[in-house]
Order: sequence, then structure tokens, then C-alpha cells
Amino acid sequence: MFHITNQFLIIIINTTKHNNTIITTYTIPFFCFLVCHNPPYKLPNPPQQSFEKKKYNHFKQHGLNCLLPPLMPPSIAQPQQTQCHQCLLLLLLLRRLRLSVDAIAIQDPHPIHMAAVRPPPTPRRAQRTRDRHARVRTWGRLNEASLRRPRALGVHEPRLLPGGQPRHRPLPHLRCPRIHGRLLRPPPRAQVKGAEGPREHVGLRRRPRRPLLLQIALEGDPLLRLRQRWSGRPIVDYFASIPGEDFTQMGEVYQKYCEAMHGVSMAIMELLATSLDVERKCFRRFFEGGSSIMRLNYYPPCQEPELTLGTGPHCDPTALTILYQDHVGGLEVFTNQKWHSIRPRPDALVINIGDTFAALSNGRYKSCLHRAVVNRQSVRRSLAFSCVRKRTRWCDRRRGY
Ligand SMILES: O=C(O)CCC(=O)C(=O)O
Ligand SMILES: [Fe+2]
Repeated sequence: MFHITNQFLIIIINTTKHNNTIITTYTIPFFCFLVCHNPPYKLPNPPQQSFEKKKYNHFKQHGLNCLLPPLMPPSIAQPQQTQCHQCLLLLLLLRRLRLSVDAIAIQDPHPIHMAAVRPPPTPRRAQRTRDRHARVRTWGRLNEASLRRPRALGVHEPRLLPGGQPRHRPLPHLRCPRIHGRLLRPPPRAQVKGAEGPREHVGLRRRPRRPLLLQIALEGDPLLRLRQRWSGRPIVDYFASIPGEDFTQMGEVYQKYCEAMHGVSMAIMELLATSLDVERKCFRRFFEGGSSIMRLNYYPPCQEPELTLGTGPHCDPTALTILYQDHVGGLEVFTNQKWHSIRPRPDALVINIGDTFAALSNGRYKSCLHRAVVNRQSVRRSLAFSCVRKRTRWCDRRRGY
């Protein structure tokens, strides 16, 4: 019988670095999603190439074989890392969070079973969590209603009192793109007829297929705000200070990549503004001081791809995503009631409009429903860089994101 267990371990670490002269504090939340997948699922054959082989043996020995190998854009040379970044990263992250790991059961072939145990929350923290959940629930309902009405550019959203009660006061921009993300997706049952696609979407709700991927996301403001406040290369500093000096080179690559993608996304914002007949720099200004998210996706091969999805059908909640996929292929987009594969091209980036931009453009641009599928033979990797709106102090303080 097909049986799956699925556990998420979400790790957020906060770190500060003190410069010699300026004492600054910076926090990059670092999310690590481990999705365990438990059908009989085999490791690929040991690779022939020696560097890969070494890593393979290391992973096998440590049982952490699905963790992320270094993922580099092809145009940038891959640093010669011989140690296992992933084991190290994971353990560092866990230690940093003071999470005690309940169990890491290692099997061959894996999966990893891992349960992270937090100390019981203090009454104050528990209350805060309850408040947050209440707010999010209320938000969901309110947004659902408000999305039915057409809105002008510059979206207004209701403000909530701490207990989750709405205070009907419009705010100048989006507060909660994730919730928008959920609501702006096509209603799952409306499209069930025929194509595989809608069934997939419904399927996601009933969960016949579980996602299989390891994703590490770097989220923060790597480019602008910090450039002024820190050494100017926050991602490098981050890698060097948290996983350690050995990871500086890896950080350099991600730093360069993020900077390049930030430039591309701002240029696209200008084009989008022009196409919408609004002032050319208006979206650039809106997003320029904001955050970016960089996701490194790693999809292991799976012996039963028909039972698994790499990333389930979703619309990105962010404004714009610039995706670079390797040669393997697996990205699919849902249009005309069908899933269409997006053929990978080494010289092309895939640009997705996300829910935030769909809302900002008052629906003139639609966010795109997409997913990533896995295959039997090859590992697949992709890099997704997303633009997120500026965060206000209000958001940071009250909502924690
Ligand atoms: O890996 C892919 O091709 C898609 C990834 C994706 O959709 C995402 O990270 O949001
Ligand atoms: Fe996506």
C-alpha cells in the first residue's frame, strides 16, 4: 500500500554580525524546508565523477543523502567544496535555534525522519501565536470578500486590531501577499472537468501526491538596505559567519546571482509599468527598498514520480519570480486547462508574475499557476529569485513578517 509520511521542519535563524567599527545587527531568516517522502524510493546509482562520488559516499555514510548539493548557476564557476554543506548547515541551524532533535533515523535508502522539539511556549508566546492565527483567519475572510471587487492600482486592505478584529481603515499597499496568494488561485472545484491540471489542483487539497523537494530559501534584503549598513556584501558575510569561513565562496556566488537578478527584476518592473501606462518608475520605487527571496530548489529523482510532485501547483505570492532551471526540465505551467512543460533553455530565464503584482495591477496581469514535477532518472535543480514588497515597520512589528 502506498504510504507517505510528511514532516516539515522549518528553521528560522536570526544572526547578528558586529563589524569592527559600526555595530550593526542584521537578521536574515533562513528557511529550510525538509519534506520527507516515504514510499520505497531509491538512491540513484553512484555517480562516476569523483567529486560527486565523494559527496555521494559522504551523504550515504551520514544518511543525509537528499540534502542539497551546492547549486550554482552555470555561468559562475562552482567552488571546490568537498565537505557536506548540508549536514553542517542543518546542524548549525538546529543548534542556533536551540532545537533539540528528537530523532534522526537513517535508513538506506533514506528518508530522513526528523522531529524538532521546541521547548513549550511561554504563556505570552502562546497568546501571541493565538492572536496571529486569529488575525490570519480573519484576513483570509476579509480578503476573499475584498477581492471580488475591482480595485484601483494601489491596493487597500483592512487593518486589524490585535485581537483579530478588522478596523476598516485602508492601507496604502499590500499587507499579506501570502493570503492573497491563496485566494487568487483559481477556485479548485470550478475547473475540475477534463484536464489533468485541475485534478492536480484538487489533488493538492486531498493530498494524493506529496511534494518532494528540499528547498533552502534566503530571505531578506540582501541588496539595498544592508549594502548601506553592513559590509556591502551581506550574503557573503552571512555564509561566512553562520556556516563558517569555508562557505565564503559559496556566498560569493549567491551574492552575485542575487545582485544580478535584482537588476533584472527592476528592469522588468519598469517594462511592466510602461505596459500598464503608469509612471515608468512607480513599481521600481515600490519594490526597490524591499526584500528579495532566493530559493534554491533541489528535486531528488523519485522511483514513483506519478505519486509525487516536486512543487505542488501554486502561484507565487510574491510580485515577480525569476526562475533559472537546469537542463533536466520539470517546470509546468497551467494554461488553457492543461499543464504545459516549459522547456529548459540554458540561455533563458523564466519570469513569473506573482499574486502581489496581479493585485497591484488590479488583475490586468494574472499570476501564473505552475508546478514542478520530478522524474525517475535525474536530480533537478532550480533557482528562484523573487521580489517582495517593501516592509513597513508596522508589518514587522505586528505581524512578524
Ligand atoms: O523549480 C521550479 O521549476 C519551480 C519552483 C517554484 O515554482 C518556486 O520556487 O516558486
Ligand atoms: Fe513558484
